[in-house]
Amino acid sequence: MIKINNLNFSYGNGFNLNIEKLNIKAGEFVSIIGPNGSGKSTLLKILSGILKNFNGEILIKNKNIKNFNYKELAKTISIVPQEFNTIFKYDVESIISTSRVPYSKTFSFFETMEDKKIIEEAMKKTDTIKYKNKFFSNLSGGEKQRVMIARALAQKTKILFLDEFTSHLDPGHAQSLMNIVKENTQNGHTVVAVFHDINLASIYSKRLIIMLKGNVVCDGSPIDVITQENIKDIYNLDGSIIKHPKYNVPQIVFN
Ligand SMILES: Nc1ncnc2c1ncn2[C@@H]1O[C@H](COP(=O)(O)OP(=O)(O)OP(=O)(O)O)[C@@H](O)[C@H]1O
Repeated sequence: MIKINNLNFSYGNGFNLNIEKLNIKAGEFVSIIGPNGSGKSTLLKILSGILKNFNGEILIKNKNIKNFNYKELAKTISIVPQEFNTIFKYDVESIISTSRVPYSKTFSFFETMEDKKIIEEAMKKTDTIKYKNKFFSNLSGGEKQRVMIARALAQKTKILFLDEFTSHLDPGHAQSLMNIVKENTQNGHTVVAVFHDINLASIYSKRLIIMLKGNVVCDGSPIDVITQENIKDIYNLDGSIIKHPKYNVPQIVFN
């Protein structure tokens, strides 16, 4: 579904991202973890077509990302970015409805009955329907995050990129949205999610990637990746690793 070959990117300020080879299959739920500034968001921005000035090759469904037009890319990939605070001065429903623009057959956008149904379903799933007439800018951080997730879900893409999408969510909403995202992968959707919550990543993803200084330094199952050595060396974290009582996957507790 996603193939990276010899990827190299630089902002021109000393930070370099280098990934020789990385393949992500359809239906995978891959979590990317790593310390601040290691290049996780940069990678998602490159993979979603936001940052275009890179060397190397990115294939999405075997087609070079540089050969996608705007509509085609927007029908293939959706992203929940890490920051979205100042972007929108509209009501929630209007913001979510922008996700349907790529599907519009006319030059101006008129919602079809199907669009309306998809938007409503996304609002119900994310528990945002109660805010539909509120201004986005007047919502709390977690409420905004749920609206952005609704917008990505309503975009109905086969690939979903999530950048710390649970960071503002209360535990109940975090769990229910993780379950929704996981459900999507069972329908063949591909999810690549950046997390600082390693425990959540360990429960929900069969594959974890650690980034450090612009490189992929670990790629494997939670049990292979979340090791005592890695948490000390990569995060400089004084923690212990215990087993999740239900799923048997590693979980980190602070010492
Ligand atoms: N627009 C930009 N212009 C210049 N440098 C940038 C820009 N965005 C990010 N950087 C730098 O690139 C590096 C990687 O940033 P990135 O946001 O990808 O890291 P991250 O792993 O997602 O970090 P975090 O966990 O803190 O969100 C950092 O050193 C950052 O300062």
